[in-house]
Amino acid sequence: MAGDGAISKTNLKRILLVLNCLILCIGTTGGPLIIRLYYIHGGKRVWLASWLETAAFPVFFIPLAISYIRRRQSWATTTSDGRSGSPAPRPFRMKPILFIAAVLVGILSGVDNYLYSYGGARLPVSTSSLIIASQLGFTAFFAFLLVKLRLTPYSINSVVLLTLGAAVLALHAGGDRPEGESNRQYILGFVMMVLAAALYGFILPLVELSYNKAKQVMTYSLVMEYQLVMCISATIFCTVGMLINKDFQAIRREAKEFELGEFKYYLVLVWSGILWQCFFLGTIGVIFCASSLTSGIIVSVMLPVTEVLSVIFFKEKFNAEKGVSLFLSLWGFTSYFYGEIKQNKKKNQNQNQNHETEMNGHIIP
Ligand SMILES: Nc1ncnc2[nH]cnc12
Repeated sequence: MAGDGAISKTNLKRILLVLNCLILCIGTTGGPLIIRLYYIHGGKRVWLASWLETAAFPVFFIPLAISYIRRRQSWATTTSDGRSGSPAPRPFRMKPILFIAAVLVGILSGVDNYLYSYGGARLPVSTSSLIIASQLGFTAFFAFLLVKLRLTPYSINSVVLLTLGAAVLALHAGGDRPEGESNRQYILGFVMMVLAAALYGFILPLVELSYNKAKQVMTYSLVMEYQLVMCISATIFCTVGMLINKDFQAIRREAKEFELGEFKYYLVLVWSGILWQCFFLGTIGVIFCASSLTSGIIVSVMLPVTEVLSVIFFKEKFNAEKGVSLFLSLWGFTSYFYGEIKQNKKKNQNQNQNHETEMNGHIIP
């Protein structure tokens, strides 16, 4: 019976992992495509697009409520057995220090969402996705500074390749400039997208740093709480931007003028909120069930998919520079992940060896 329980627990974790992978795949390709759809057909509100990235945060209340109910049930069972005299579990367990960290990271995310949405308004999706590919390089760099990530020849190689990939695009900037857009607007969009990749590359290790300094055991539900607070503060930040820019008043007018019709305008807004939430929910889900490496792999693997879909749906040009940039990015990813896998293997081997030495020490005194 115990064995059955163990099997079903492993299966449950596998099912959860597959589910989160699917959610992440949908979010990482769907998010950039739907927001481009908004811009192409007459949407102009950058603050609104930024707001939509995190505005569907109430989604997080569903897994949090399930987790709370389960904790309460388990507490009620142990209490009625007389096995535990612990106080009833609280719906939110975050300590103040972690809460403050989540608020600060949320504000930075709000800034990042604005940079990303600004770039997305000016650039074709195929170009912006390739620029965002450089994010992995920035993450490695900032993780080295903030959480003392060890840089290996593989990760350094990948940083160089990913930077080169973005540089190839920059050299020929404007080659795929959308009709009616000035060169200045295009370049500004390009710079904003690079800044978004850099800032997001800074935010990820910052989140890891706050987990490390939390003085709390990070469980899945605690990570969800962190994400919830982060998304709420990013949404508040973007709401202020929308209020100052009078975006709320503009929504009805924009809906009336939207090329695909009013109903589809609101449909695009609702779906972008859902798809971006899939991106965030999938990312943390995969990190919890597997690792941040796996979540990075999925995002990278989906890059060519986004490229193909943007060429099919939006008839974007796929020129030689994009081909070279995509090749360099994929090479960079492969180098990075190969290095990571090799390092993890070595770590596991060392751990096993240490374990065996300890065991032998006990058996043969
Ligand atoms: N705001 C954002 N949303 C999605 N992906 C990103 N990459 C960098 N910034 C991003």
